[in-house]
This record gives sequence, C-alpha cells and structure tokens, in this order.
Amino acid sequence: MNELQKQIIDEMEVKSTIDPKEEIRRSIDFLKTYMKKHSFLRTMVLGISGGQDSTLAGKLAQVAIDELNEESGSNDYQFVAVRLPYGVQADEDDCQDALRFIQPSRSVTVNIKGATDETVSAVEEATGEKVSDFNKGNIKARQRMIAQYTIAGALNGVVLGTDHSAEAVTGFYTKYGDGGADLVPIFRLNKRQGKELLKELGCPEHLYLKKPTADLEENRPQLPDEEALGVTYDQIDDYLEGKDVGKEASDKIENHFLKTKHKRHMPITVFDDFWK
Ligand SMILES: NC(=O)c1ccc[n+]([C@@H]2O[C@H](COP(=O)([O-])OP(=O)(O)OC[C@H]3O[C@@H](n4cnc5c(N)ncnc54)[C@H](O)[C@@H]3O)[C@@H](O)[C@H]2O)c1
Ligand SMILES: Nc1ncnc2c1ncn2[C@@H]1O[C@H](COP(=O)(O)O)[C@@H](O)[C@H]1O
Ligand SMILES: O=P(O)(O)OP(=O)(O)O
Ligand SMILES: [Mg+2]
Repeated sequence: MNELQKQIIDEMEVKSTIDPKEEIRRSIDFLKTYMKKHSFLRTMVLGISGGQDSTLAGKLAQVAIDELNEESGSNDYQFVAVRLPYGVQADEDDCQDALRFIQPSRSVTVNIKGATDETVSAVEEATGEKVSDFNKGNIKARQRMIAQYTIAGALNGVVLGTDHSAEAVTGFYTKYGDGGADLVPIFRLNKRQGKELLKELGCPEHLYLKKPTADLEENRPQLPDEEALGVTYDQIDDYLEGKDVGKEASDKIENHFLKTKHKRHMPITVFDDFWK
C-alpha cells in the first residue's frame, strides 16, 4: 500500500471489517448523545431519495428518535423525512418503500422544481449566459439543502447528511448542496458496509441493491455514480479496506481525492495550507 492510500484510509476512518450491529449502535448513540447535549434540539431532518444512503441514515435517525422519546417518557422528539422531488421522480416507488421501512415520525414533500427553475431563469437573465444542465443539477442539490434547513430552522432541528467514506473520498457531492449538513452519521463506512447495516436492519433488499445515482442531470437521467466517476464502488470499497485495486483504479480514486480536497474543508483562509 502506498503512503497516499494509507493517508486516505486514515482520513476516511474506514475499518477493513466491521460488526454491523456495533456500527448501527455507534451511529444511533452518536445522534442521541448529540441531541441530549444540545437540549434545545428536538428534530432531525433528512431528504429521502429512494437510494441506499438516505434509507440507512433515515432508519438510524428514526431509531434514535424512538429511543430518545422512550427514555424521556415524552413524544418531544421527531424525525422529519423530506421528499424533495424535482417535479415527478422516476423512482418514486422506491421512495415510498424507503418511507415504509423507516416509519418516520413525520414525512413532508417539498417540490424543488419551482425554486430551481426560478434560479436558473434569474441567473440567465442577469448574466445573459445559459446555465448548463450539469450546473442546474447542482442547483437542485442546493435547493434540497435550503428546504431541509428551512424545516430544521422552524422545528429546533438539525439537518442530517448522508456522506459516507466511499463518497467523501471522491468528493462526489455538491459543495453546500447535499454536502451541507450538521450531523453525518454514516461517515466512516464504505458503500458495502452501508449495505451490511441495512441488511441487519431488515431493509427490503431492492433499496440497497439498486444502482447508486445522484439523478441530477436531465440529459443523463439516473446516471449511475459509477459511470460518472469512472470507477466502481467495489473498487473504491476495496481501496478503502487497504486492498490492491490496480494502478488504473487507484490513480482515478486518488485523482478524485486530490481534486476535491477543498470540499472537505471549511472555506479557505490565509491560515490554511492544505492546498499548497
Ligand atoms: N451521487 C452523489 O452523491 C452526488 C450528489 C450531488 C452531486 N454529485 C456529483 O458531484 C459533482 C458536483 O459537481 P462539482 O464538483 O463540479 O460541483 P460543486 O459545486 O460541488 O463544486 C464546484 C465548486 O467548487 C468550488 N471549487 C472548485 N474547485 C475549487 C478549488 N480548488 N478550491 C476551492 N473551491 C473550488 C467552485 O465554487 C466550484 O463552482 C458532480 O459530478 C455531480 O454529479 C454527486
Ligand atoms: N429526490 C430527492 N429527494 C429527497 N432527498 C434527496 C433527493 N435526491 C437527493 N437527496 C438527498 O441528497 C442525498 C445525496 O444524494 P445522492 O444520491 O448521494 O446524490 C441523499 O442521501 C438525500 O438525503
Ligand atoms: O444518497 P442516496 O440515498 O440517494 O443513495 P445513493 O447514493 O446510493 O443514490
Ligand atoms: Mg441517490
């Protein structure tokens, strides 16, 4: 293993093998402890997309909320699952299956189409330049962030993020979009470890066997992450478990990692030198 792979595994906090029960408990306890320590907090908010990561983070959040309510002998805590379609979502059935599995305290739907289209038109009018389909995809992710923070702001809440280590390592998220969150309960897990947790939690398998997609682009609907990244999650997972994935794959992963360093830091100041 080269020095960079060692450094990346350290930074991504990935273990080569896990006990799924232990990791489920670790995430739930983390969420509960944080809520109790900040006693004004009552609500966790998370967008549910019908994909693996939000199904997992959502279920962990709901179990944490149920335990908080039971332990405090109250019904003060809630998890708000937020459906955030852009218009009508192609895999809406999976979203509904995810909600049935999670059984959230509350679920709401905010259609982000109006706000997204309005931003595109206003910017195009102001600059005279066309907003690309790719750039519009990132606006969708940021509108989802805005909706979740608005709900959290109204309900003494925190916004959960679904960034895990197989996504963090490539920076495959929108900066201040889905990358904008308060607590990130599944960071330290790679993609296959996330599946192990969902299996242990009794999740319907089609929700974690489906192809991961950000589904942000209209010209390439449901584009698989693996196609966009040029590397498979199996290769990323193996890399994060310290295995030899061959030069082509490790070069791609390391290149993504180095190019997206800025996303894993707070805004850069004159005191930062990580980028030099
Ligand atoms: N599956 C997922 O989880 C998911 C979700 C959303 C987006 N995505 C993917 O993530 C990617 C997001 O696109 P992106 O990364 O081009 O957009 P981004 O908005 O996340 O990041 C680009 C922005 O970062 C800033 N930036 C770029 N380089 C910088 C540097 N060296 N230092 C400081 N700031 C810098 C600039 O403001 C730039 O506009 C896309 O590939 C998208 O499909 C994946
Ligand atoms: N369509 C969506 N509805 C609700 N929440 C969504 C939707 N798409 C994405 N999200 C949220 O963003 C993260 C990241 O999604 P990626 O597939 O990794 O891009 C997802 O976990 C949801 O919380
Ligand atoms: O973040 P999600 O829930 O959309 O999962 P995936 O990244 O697998 O699409
Ligand atoms: Mg997704």
